[in-house]
Amino acid sequence: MIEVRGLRKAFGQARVLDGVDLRVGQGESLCVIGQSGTGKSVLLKCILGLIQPDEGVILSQGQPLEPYRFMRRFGMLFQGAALFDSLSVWQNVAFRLRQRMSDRAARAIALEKLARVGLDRNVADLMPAELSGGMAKRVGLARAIADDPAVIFFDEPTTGLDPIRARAIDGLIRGIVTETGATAVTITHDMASVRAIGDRVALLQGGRIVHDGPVASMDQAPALAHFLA
Ligand SMILES: Nc1ncnc2c1ncn2[C@@H]1O[C@H](COP(=O)(O)OP(=O)(O)OP(=O)(O)O)[C@@H](O)[C@H]1O
Repeated sequence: MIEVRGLRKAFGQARVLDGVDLRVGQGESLCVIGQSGTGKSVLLKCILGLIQPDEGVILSQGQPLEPYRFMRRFGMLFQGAALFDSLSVWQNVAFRLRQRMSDRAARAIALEKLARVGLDRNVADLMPAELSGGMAKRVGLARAIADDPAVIFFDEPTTGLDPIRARAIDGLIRGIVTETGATAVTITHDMASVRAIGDRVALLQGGRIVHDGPVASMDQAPALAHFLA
Protein backbone atom coordinates (compact mmCIF):
# COMPACT_ATOMS: atom_id res chain seq x y z
CA MET A 1 0.00 0.00 0.00
CA ILE A 2 1.25 3.45 -0.90
CA GLU A 3 0.03 6.51 0.94
CA VAL A 4 0.79 10.16 0.22
CA ARG A 5 -0.05 12.64 2.99
CA GLY A 6 0.01 16.44 2.77
CA LEU A 7 2.51 16.59 -0.08
CA ARG A 8 3.65 20.10 -0.99
CA LYS A 9 6.20 21.16 -3.56
CA ALA A 10 6.95 24.60 -4.98
CA PHE A 11 9.51 25.69 -7.54
CA GLY A 12 10.30 29.32 -6.67
CA GLN A 13 6.95 31.11 -6.53
CA ALA A 14 5.13 28.34 -8.40
CA ARG A 15 3.29 26.09 -5.95
CA VAL A 16 2.84 22.87 -7.90
CA LEU A 17 1.65 20.43 -5.21
CA ASP A 18 -0.35 22.09 -2.46
CA GLY A 19 -1.44 19.36 -0.06
CA VAL A 20 -1.84 16.14 -2.02
CA ASP A 21 -3.41 13.24 -0.14
CA LEU A 22 -3.69 9.91 -1.92
CA ARG A 23 -3.86 6.20 -1.07
CA VAL A 24 -3.39 3.19 -3.27
CA GLY A 25 -4.39 -0.12 -1.74
CA GLN A 26 -2.51 -3.39 -2.16
CA GLY A 27 -3.25 -4.78 -5.63
CA GLU A 28 -5.24 -1.73 -6.61
CA SER A 29 -4.83 0.10 -9.91
CA LEU A 30 -5.03 3.89 -9.56
CA CYS A 31 -4.97 6.29 -12.51
CA VAL A 32 -3.98 9.92 -11.89
CA ILE A 33 -5.25 12.37 -14.48
CA GLY A 34 -4.93 16.14 -14.81
CA GLN A 35 -4.33 18.81 -17.37
CA SER A 36 -0.86 19.40 -18.74
CA GLY A 37 1.42 21.10 -16.24
CA THR A 38 -0.69 20.31 -13.16
CA GLY A 39 2.12 18.40 -11.48
CA LYS A 40 1.43 14.73 -12.24
CA SER A 41 5.08 14.05 -13.07
CA VAL A 42 6.24 16.02 -10.01
CA LEU A 43 3.92 13.87 -7.86
CA LEU A 44 5.32 10.69 -9.40
CA LYS A 45 8.92 11.89 -8.93
CA CYS A 46 8.22 12.70 -5.28
CA ILE A 47 6.84 9.18 -4.73
CA LEU A 48 9.88 7.67 -6.45
CA GLY A 49 12.23 9.81 -4.37
CA LEU A 50 13.60 11.65 -7.40
CA ILE A 51 12.36 15.02 -6.06
CA GLN A 52 12.43 16.03 -2.41
CA PRO A 53 9.02 17.44 -1.37
CA ASP A 54 8.87 20.62 0.75
CA GLU A 55 6.33 19.01 3.10
CA GLY A 56 4.44 15.78 3.50
CA VAL A 57 5.20 12.10 3.79
CA ILE A 58 5.08 9.11 1.51
CA LEU A 59 4.46 5.77 3.17
CA SER A 60 4.84 2.27 1.80
CA GLN A 61 3.11 -0.38 3.93
CA GLY A 62 2.86 2.25 6.67
CA GLN A 63 6.64 2.94 6.68
CA PRO A 64 8.19 6.20 5.47
CA LEU A 65 9.48 5.53 2.02
CA GLU A 66 13.23 5.49 1.69
CA PRO A 67 13.83 5.61 -2.05
CA TYR A 68 16.87 3.40 -2.40
CA ARG A 69 15.64 0.79 0.04
CA PHE A 70 12.31 0.46 -1.72
CA MET A 71 13.42 0.81 -5.32
CA ARG A 72 13.75 -2.93 -5.83
CA ARG A 73 10.08 -3.38 -5.07
CA PHE A 74 9.15 -0.76 -7.67
CA GLY A 75 8.89 -1.11 -11.43
CA MET A 76 8.62 1.86 -13.72
CA LEU A 77 7.51 2.30 -17.32
CA PHE A 78 8.85 5.68 -18.39
CA GLN A 79 7.17 7.97 -20.87
CA GLY A 80 8.67 7.16 -24.29
CA ALA A 81 10.05 3.88 -22.83
CA ALA A 82 13.48 5.51 -22.07
CA LEU A 83 15.54 2.52 -23.14
CA PHE A 84 19.34 2.61 -22.89
CA ASP A 85 20.47 3.11 -26.49
CA SER A 86 23.76 1.29 -26.10
CA LEU A 87 22.25 -1.88 -24.62
CA SER A 88 20.41 -4.56 -26.56
CA VAL A 89 16.76 -5.33 -25.86
CA TRP A 90 17.44 -8.20 -23.48
CA GLN A 91 20.15 -6.19 -21.68
CA ASN A 92 17.64 -3.38 -21.19
CA VAL A 93 15.04 -5.76 -19.78
CA ALA A 94 17.63 -7.46 -17.56
CA PHE A 95 19.31 -4.21 -16.47
CA ARG A 96 18.63 -4.62 -12.76
CA LEU A 97 18.78 -8.43 -12.76
CA ARG A 98 22.36 -8.42 -14.11
CA GLN A 99 23.52 -6.62 -10.97
CA ARG A 100 22.81 -9.73 -8.90
CA MET A 101 22.83 -12.77 -11.20
CA SER A 102 24.71 -14.26 -14.14
CA ASP A 103 24.01 -13.03 -17.67
CA ARG A 104 22.69 -16.46 -18.56
CA ALA A 105 20.11 -16.41 -15.77
CA ALA A 106 19.20 -12.75 -16.41
CA ARG A 107 18.74 -13.37 -20.14
CA ALA A 108 16.41 -16.31 -19.46
CA ILE A 109 14.18 -14.08 -17.30
CA ALA A 110 14.35 -11.30 -19.92
CA LEU A 111 13.15 -13.70 -22.65
CA GLU A 112 10.28 -14.82 -20.44
CA LYS A 113 9.22 -11.21 -19.78
CA LEU A 114 9.56 -10.32 -23.47
CA ALA A 115 7.24 -13.23 -24.31
CA ARG A 116 4.78 -11.95 -21.70
CA VAL A 117 4.55 -8.60 -23.52
CA GLY A 118 4.10 -10.33 -26.88
CA LEU A 119 7.65 -10.04 -28.25
CA ASP A 120 9.38 -12.90 -29.98
CA ARG A 121 12.79 -14.06 -28.73
CA ASN A 122 14.49 -12.84 -31.92
CA VAL A 123 13.77 -9.27 -30.74
CA ALA A 124 16.07 -9.88 -27.74
CA ASP A 125 19.31 -9.08 -29.57
CA LEU A 126 18.07 -6.02 -31.45
CA MET A 127 19.18 -2.54 -30.41
CA PRO A 128 16.57 0.06 -29.31
CA ALA A 129 17.12 2.07 -32.53
CA GLU A 130 15.79 -0.90 -34.50
CA LEU A 131 12.43 -0.96 -32.69
CA SER A 132 9.12 0.71 -33.60
CA GLY A 133 7.51 2.95 -30.96
CA GLY A 134 5.05 0.21 -29.99
CA MET A 135 7.80 -2.40 -29.66
CA ALA A 136 9.94 -0.03 -27.57
CA LYS A 137 6.99 0.50 -25.24
CA ARG A 138 6.61 -3.27 -24.87
CA VAL A 139 10.32 -3.60 -24.08
CA GLY A 140 9.95 -0.83 -21.49
CA LEU A 141 7.03 -2.77 -20.02
CA ALA A 142 9.08 -5.99 -19.91
CA ARG A 143 11.84 -4.07 -18.09
CA ALA A 144 9.29 -2.66 -15.62
CA ILE A 145 8.15 -6.17 -14.64
CA ALA A 146 11.54 -7.91 -14.89
CA ASP A 147 12.13 -7.94 -11.14
CA ASP A 148 8.53 -8.93 -10.23
CA PRO A 149 7.84 -5.60 -8.52
CA ALA A 150 5.16 -5.17 -5.87
CA VAL A 151 4.32 -1.69 -7.17
CA ILE A 152 4.46 -0.59 -10.80
CA PHE A 153 4.32 3.02 -12.04
CA PHE A 154 3.26 3.78 -15.59
CA ASP A 155 3.99 7.29 -16.85
CA GLU A 156 1.70 8.07 -19.79
CA PRO A 157 1.96 4.54 -21.20
CA THR A 158 -0.03 5.20 -24.38
CA THR A 159 1.32 8.63 -25.35
CA GLY A 160 2.63 8.62 -28.91
CA LEU A 161 0.89 5.37 -29.90
CA ASP A 162 -1.97 4.98 -32.38
CA PRO A 163 -5.31 3.83 -30.88
CA ILE A 164 -4.84 0.17 -31.80
CA ARG A 165 -1.38 -0.04 -30.24
CA ALA A 166 -2.52 2.06 -27.29
CA ARG A 167 -5.35 -0.39 -26.51
CA ALA A 168 -2.93 -3.32 -26.87
CA ILE A 169 -0.61 -1.73 -24.26
CA ASP A 170 -3.61 -1.07 -21.99
CA GLY A 171 -4.62 -4.74 -22.31
CA LEU A 172 -1.10 -5.89 -21.42
CA ILE A 173 -0.93 -3.58 -18.41
CA ARG A 174 -4.32 -4.71 -17.12
CA GLY A 175 -3.40 -8.37 -17.64
CA ILE A 176 -0.04 -8.03 -15.90
CA VAL A 177 -1.47 -6.09 -12.95
CA THR A 178 -4.26 -8.64 -12.51
CA GLU A 179 -2.09 -11.74 -12.76
CA THR A 180 0.78 -10.46 -10.59
CA GLY A 181 -1.42 -8.75 -7.99
CA ALA A 182 0.89 -5.72 -8.21
CA THR A 183 -0.24 -2.30 -7.06
CA ALA A 184 -0.33 0.05 -10.06
CA VAL A 185 -0.18 3.82 -10.39
CA THR A 186 -0.70 5.18 -13.90
CA ILE A 187 -0.35 8.78 -14.99
CA THR A 188 -2.30 9.41 -18.13
CA HIS A 189 -4.28 11.83 -20.29
CA ASP A 190 -6.00 8.96 -22.05
CA MET A 191 -9.48 8.25 -20.65
CA ALA A 192 -9.74 5.03 -22.69
CA SER A 193 -6.66 3.87 -20.75
CA VAL A 194 -8.29 4.85 -17.47
CA ARG A 195 -11.29 2.66 -18.35
CA ALA A 196 -9.07 -0.24 -19.38
CA ILE A 197 -6.44 -0.09 -16.63
CA GLY A 198 -7.91 1.61 -13.59
CA ASP A 199 -9.93 0.55 -10.58
CA ARG A 200 -9.88 4.13 -9.28
CA VAL A 201 -9.27 7.50 -10.86
CA ALA A 202 -7.94 10.63 -9.13
CA LEU A 203 -7.94 14.11 -10.63
CA LEU A 204 -5.04 16.44 -9.76
CA GLN A 205 -6.00 20.09 -10.12
CA GLY A 206 -4.72 23.26 -8.48
CA GLY A 207 -2.13 21.27 -6.54
CA ARG A 208 -4.65 18.95 -4.89
CA ILE A 209 -6.66 15.83 -5.55
CA VAL A 210 -10.12 17.23 -6.30
CA HIS A 211 -11.79 13.95 -7.26
CA ASP A 212 -11.03 10.38 -6.22
CA GLY A 213 -13.49 7.62 -7.07
CA PRO A 214 -14.12 4.30 -8.81
CA VAL A 215 -13.57 4.10 -12.56
CA ALA A 216 -16.88 2.23 -12.81
CA SER A 217 -18.81 5.38 -11.85
CA MET A 218 -16.57 8.03 -13.43
CA ASP A 219 -19.15 8.91 -16.11
CA GLN A 220 -21.36 10.31 -13.35
CA ALA A 221 -18.60 12.43 -11.73
CA PRO A 222 -19.10 16.15 -12.51
CA ALA A 223 -15.39 16.89 -11.85
CA LEU A 224 -14.40 14.55 -14.68
CA ALA A 225 -16.93 15.81 -17.27
CA HIS A 226 -14.31 17.98 -18.97
CA PHE A 227 -11.98 14.99 -19.46
CA LEU A 228 -14.72 12.71 -20.71
CA ALA A 229 -16.16 15.22 -23.23
N1 LIG B 1 12.66 20.64 -11.75
C1 LIG B 1 11.78 21.61 -11.95
N2 LIG B 1 12.10 22.92 -11.77
C2 LIG B 1 11.20 23.90 -11.94
N3 LIG B 1 9.92 23.70 -12.29
C3 LIG B 1 9.53 22.44 -12.49
C4 LIG B 1 10.42 21.34 -12.33
N4 LIG B 1 9.73 20.18 -12.57
C5 LIG B 1 8.48 20.56 -12.88
N5 LIG B 1 8.34 21.91 -12.83
C6 LIG B 1 7.12 22.67 -13.08
O1 LIG B 1 6.07 22.05 -12.37
C7 LIG B 1 4.85 22.15 -13.10
C8 LIG B 1 4.24 20.76 -13.23
O2 LIG B 1 5.04 19.97 -14.12
P1 LIG B 1 4.73 18.44 -14.42
O3 LIG B 1 5.76 17.99 -15.40
O4 LIG B 1 4.59 17.68 -13.16
O5 LIG B 1 3.31 18.53 -15.13
P2 LIG B 1 2.43 17.32 -15.71
O6 LIG B 1 1.09 17.41 -15.05
O7 LIG B 1 3.16 16.04 -15.57
O8 LIG B 1 2.33 17.76 -17.23
P3 LIG B 1 2.24 16.89 -18.58
O9 LIG B 1 0.90 16.22 -18.54
O10 LIG B 1 2.31 17.92 -19.66
O11 LIG B 1 3.40 15.92 -18.58
C9 LIG B 1 5.19 22.79 -14.44
O12 LIG B 1 4.84 24.14 -14.37
C10 LIG B 1 6.70 22.62 -14.54
O13 LIG B 1 7.26 23.66 -15.27
